[in-house]
Amino acid sequence: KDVNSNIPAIANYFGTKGRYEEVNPHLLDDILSVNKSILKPGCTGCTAVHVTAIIRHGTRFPTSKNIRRMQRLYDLVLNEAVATDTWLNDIKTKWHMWYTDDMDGKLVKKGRDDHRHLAVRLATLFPSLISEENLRNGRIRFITSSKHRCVDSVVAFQEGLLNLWKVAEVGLGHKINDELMRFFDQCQRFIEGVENNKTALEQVYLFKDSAEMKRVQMKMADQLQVPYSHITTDLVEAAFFLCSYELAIKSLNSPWCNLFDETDAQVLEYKNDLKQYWKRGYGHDINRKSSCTLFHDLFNRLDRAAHEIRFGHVSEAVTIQVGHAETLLPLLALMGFFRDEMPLTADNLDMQRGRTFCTSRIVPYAANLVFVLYDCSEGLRLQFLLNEKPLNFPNINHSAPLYGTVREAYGELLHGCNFEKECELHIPNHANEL
Ligand SMILES: O=P(O)(O)O[C@@H]1[C@@H](OP(=O)(O)O)[C@H](OP(=O)(O)O)[C@H](O)[C@H](OP(=O)(O)O)[C@H]1OP(=O)(O)O
Repeated sequence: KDVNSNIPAIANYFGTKGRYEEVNPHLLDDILSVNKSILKPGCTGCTAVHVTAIIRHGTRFPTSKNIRRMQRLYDLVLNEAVATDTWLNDIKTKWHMWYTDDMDGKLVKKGRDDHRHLAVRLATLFPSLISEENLRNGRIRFITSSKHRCVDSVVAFQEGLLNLWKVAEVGLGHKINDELMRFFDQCQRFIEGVENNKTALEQVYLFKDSAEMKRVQMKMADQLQVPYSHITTDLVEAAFFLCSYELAIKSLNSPWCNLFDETDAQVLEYKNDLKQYWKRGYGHDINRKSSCTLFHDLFNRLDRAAHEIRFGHVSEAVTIQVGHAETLLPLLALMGFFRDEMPLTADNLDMQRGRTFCTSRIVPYAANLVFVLYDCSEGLRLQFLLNEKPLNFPNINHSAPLYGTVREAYGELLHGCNFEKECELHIPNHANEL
């Protein structure tokens, strides 16, 4: 059966609820395929000596907040919608609400597979580092956020490696470290200024009220033949989530997807990007700065490897760190990736159609940032891969620049970016001073 036949036409617009396969469609044909040619740093005599991978957990159930919204939508469709189309009749007669409150963001089977398969692909890309020998010698470290979906992902990643090498007996451990992987929970300035401050997400609320959103709401009400006032933006989003979750969890092209065409999906994608931009991205400075500890942790490890390689042995060959979209996005923003010239605002969807800050491309489930340190004849080099594809560091025109060049580019952050200082509370006058 054609693997693409079950994919809704709007699957590329699901933002943080998107599948990894939409970002790397070749995996639909072969989930273990890797392209080793991306690793050539374009220089002579290079050996990879250290890899750090910062990975989002795999596919998960919706959070209970969104499950409740889906239930409300389902009840409305059952009780009020008039089914003139087959798909709507299918929702009313064949589909049933199978999501329950207790699923609350837990990792699903597909999510475990995401990590098992990623582990195998990374081991194929870096066989000398992600190796059975290094695993046995404790040269591969695993760190995770305390959330069940992250812990379960790290365990699945380890299972992937153990199955690959057909090893049964190695008891693998992991360290839970929320200071590193859930820094946003510990940054008071972020919590008070953004998380608990509705004005910080003003652009998201304004967009919910925009003409673009209204059009999607009215179209949905027309399709269901219910009064316009009954279709809130929350319910529109619930339907969009249903379409995305049925694909991500069950690989289904759900009847719920019929409620949206590509233009609608672009509107809802922008709504999600606005949330991510103002809560985790460039919208407020503290979003990025809250990741200072993770940034320093990464460079400390690279520095240590750079130092040790002079004596011929890197003690920590590989570090696998598992966290959330809100772990990866602030770090990417701190490091200057995906910065658009103009901020994302409620009134500039049209201008932002070509934006680089597009979470459907950046942080699907199992999204990963991989930093590879190479020992080359002309010195140490660092390559960055996002979702297994090379990405140049901002303003550095080389796919694997000298490590010293990268350190220089981030000099200001390396000498500053102090979590305690950035995150201590002082009440700003305006949200945009955050
Ligand atoms: O799915 P949602 O809208 O409930 O948002 C999730 C958050 O729930 P909340 O909004 O705080 O109730 C959720 O927060 P909690 O872990 O429940 O505190 C996560 O931040 C989640 O990100 P990820 O999937 O773990 O990478 C968030 O998902 P994304 O915004 O990354 O899709």
